[in-house]
Amino acid sequence: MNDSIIIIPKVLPIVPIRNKVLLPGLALRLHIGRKETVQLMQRIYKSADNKESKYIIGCVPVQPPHKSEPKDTNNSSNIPFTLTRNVNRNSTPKKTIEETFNQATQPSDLHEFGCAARIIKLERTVGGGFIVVVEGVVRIRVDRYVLERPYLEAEVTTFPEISVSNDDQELQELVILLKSTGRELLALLQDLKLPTSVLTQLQKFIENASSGTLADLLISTIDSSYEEKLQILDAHDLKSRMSTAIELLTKQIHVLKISQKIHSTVEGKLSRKHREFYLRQQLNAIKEELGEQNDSPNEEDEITDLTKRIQEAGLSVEADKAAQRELKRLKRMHPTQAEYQVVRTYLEWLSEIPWSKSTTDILDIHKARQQLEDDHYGLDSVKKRVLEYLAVLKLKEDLKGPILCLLGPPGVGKTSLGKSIANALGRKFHRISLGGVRDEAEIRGHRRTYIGAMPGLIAQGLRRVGVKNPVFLLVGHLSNHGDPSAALLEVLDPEQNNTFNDHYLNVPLDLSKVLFIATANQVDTIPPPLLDRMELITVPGYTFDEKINIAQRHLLPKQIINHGLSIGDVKISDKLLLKIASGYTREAGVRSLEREIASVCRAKAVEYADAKDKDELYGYCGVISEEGVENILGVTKYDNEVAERTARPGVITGLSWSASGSGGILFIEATQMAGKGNLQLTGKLGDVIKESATIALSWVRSHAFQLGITTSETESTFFFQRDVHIHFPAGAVGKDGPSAGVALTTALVSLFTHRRVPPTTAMTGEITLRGQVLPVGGIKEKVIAAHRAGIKKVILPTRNRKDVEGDVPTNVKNEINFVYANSIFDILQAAFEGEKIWIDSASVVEFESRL
Ligand SMILES: Nc1ncnc2c1ncn2[C@@H]1O[C@H](COP(=O)(O)OP(=O)(O)OP(=O)(O)O)[C@@H](O)[C@H]1O
Repeated sequence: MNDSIIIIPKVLPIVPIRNKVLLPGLALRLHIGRKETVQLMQRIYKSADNKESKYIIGCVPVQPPHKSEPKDTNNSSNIPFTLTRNVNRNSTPKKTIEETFNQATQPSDLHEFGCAARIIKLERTVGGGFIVVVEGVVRIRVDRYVLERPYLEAEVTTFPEISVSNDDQELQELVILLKSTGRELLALLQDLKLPTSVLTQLQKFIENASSGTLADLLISTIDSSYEEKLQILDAHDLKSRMSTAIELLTKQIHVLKISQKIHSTVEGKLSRKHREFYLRQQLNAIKEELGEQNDSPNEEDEITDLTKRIQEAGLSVEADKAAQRELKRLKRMHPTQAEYQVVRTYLEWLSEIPWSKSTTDILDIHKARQQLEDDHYGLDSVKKRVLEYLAVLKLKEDLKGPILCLLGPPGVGKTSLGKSIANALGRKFHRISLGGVRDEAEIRGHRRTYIGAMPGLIAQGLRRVGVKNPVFLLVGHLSNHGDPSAALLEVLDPEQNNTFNDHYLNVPLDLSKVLFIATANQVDTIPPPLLDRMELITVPGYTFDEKINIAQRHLLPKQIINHGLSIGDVKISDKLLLKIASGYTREAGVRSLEREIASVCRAKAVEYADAKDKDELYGYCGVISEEGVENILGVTKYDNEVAERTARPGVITGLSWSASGSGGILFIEATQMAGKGNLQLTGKLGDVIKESATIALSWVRSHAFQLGITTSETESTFFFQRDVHIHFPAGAVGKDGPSAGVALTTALVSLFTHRRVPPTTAMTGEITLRGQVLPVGGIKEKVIAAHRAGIKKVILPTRNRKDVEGDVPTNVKNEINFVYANSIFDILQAAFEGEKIWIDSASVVEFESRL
């Protein structure tokens, strides 16, 4: 059992169960066949990504039939073993479900109490249903059904187990009585010669389990009726549960004693064959209760079923050949042979790959535009580029073209853009994460000769979506390491991906109808040959203004609905959203912002539910106050970095940018000490940035006299008697590129001349040895990041003016003072607030000529 804390939501999807009762701590295997519950399971299956255990459902028994109706005597009890009776395998619960396949369960058919359960296993069955293994977590009472279609959902109250207090004499006595009754039952079972492992397990439970759980467990162990089990389920009060359990156990012990007596007289007469039959029946029952039953009792049925599925799957010629060959082999094998399962799994895979199924494309540019607009705020240039791409797709009617690659920092909406594109085209969407893929086999599958071989991510994705023309979003590091990129090259190359070879399937797969979209955080992690086949669309980071709009229009409504509230139940003003975005998040995208908004909604959901419980909804107010934000989210995590700083000689605010489009500010610190003229650089720097530092120092040294650092042009002692150390904080993050040149030079001038540059002034630009300032990239992202950090003045190379005028959002432009520079002297003048700290002398020319 999983010991981690499981949070039970207030509203749970409800799965009606017939003739069975699930109790906390116990497992139950359910065959899901009814339409509405199948829909629920499909939703869980689709979104689960093999993490079913996160899903909590409410298992509520169907009311027992009216007393006059015949009682189902073949119901199986739920756990962990059925000890005292023969289970008739021919009347499996499946039958019960199938009988009621088309008949929707009404809330009025259901019992009041049930059990919240964790899904621990979820499998599809051949007939389109599911087999689900659930583990009971806590008793629940259904207070109100909030949804009836497509499946039931209800508001529930939970009854967690409480520990027995030492002061409660009556309860203490009940515990002792329950345990001793349990031991008596155990002793009887020992006489029945049950497997020792089962008995030891039961003994452990009797000694260690908490009293409430023990009562549940013992009742599920004995041959109690459906009504009796319901009685135990309803007994959320510990005392009444234990009394009922003791009563039922005593009755069972009595029955056992009598049947043992009969058994011992009959046993001598049982033939070996009968005895084996009897034991096998018991073994099957135990396995079924443990959810370990293999549902393949009849291999003939299975082969017929597989043959049918293969016929229906419309296999390609090669795949069909392989399937027929393997089917022949399968027929010759015995199901107990290990190879049998391998071949069967292979054939299942072949039958589930969508060889011929596809969705019809909707190539309506107007609709696509609408979809993109509805789903995303801003991102105008990205939307425009995507629409152009779709228009070409429509006109050319094939996908042979460059693969779109959305490039940008985390949380800027790349994945959700991919989803919108799929929606607009009417295609299915599947996300394939390439993070951590190190091996070609993960993409291409393992050859079947390996034990546990599986198809690769591409074939798995196709099976999951069930059509041959989905949108596949390839996310993450398109690793440069050896083979995976070679396999990806084949996947993404329209010229050869119609015969993609998955090693496991070992027949050519046609990927030419799949629309691949890649997303990446950094361009430099994409191997050049892959990059060559891609068309990069940069999704930049957002300004605060854009974030507030995104939050107000998309994130907040989404989170309100996700938390079971209605629009209007939570209201956050723009001012507070700005506070949340700037005080609690530091990111180019909006993912953390969405998380913080979710926290606010969660807190309001509790408040709302509380008010509702107390019938005081009139007093509930959805408007969040500034104080409310602090109460919910705590004190602000980030303060304005720049405002905190005081100006110091040698410290300059620079602007950084990563190829992913996330900009940022960084503080360059320079200091000097007695030494021998060495330059030391720290902060995980690349070669280019180190060279920039050397250039900066050389330029300062060569202009030392002019800048007033040395007293004469020829003085050489100044620099030879001191060491200079330059550090780029955030030492763990690698930095490179030439764009810190001007900031480095200014830092050194500031250090040697003891002049300060205000921390609200930031700069970027490359310098040459002659002091010229050259343009750099990423201006838009840098400026937006500077604005986010509270920078007031940005000094840039003159040749970057067009970037500011063309790309930077107007509100940012209005709030920042831009100064453009041609030479380092222009930079210094702007940095030192217009003060000209150097002397214009002919010697400059003379000095330069000597260089
Ligand atoms: N412009 C936007 N308009 C509306 N919602 C947005 C916008 N940008 C991002 N979002 C929302 O922000 C969340 C995170 O976006 P998404 O998961 O698409 O990020 P991503 O760029 O794919 O991140 P990663 O690189 O980490 O995968 C989603 O809920 C998305 O809907």
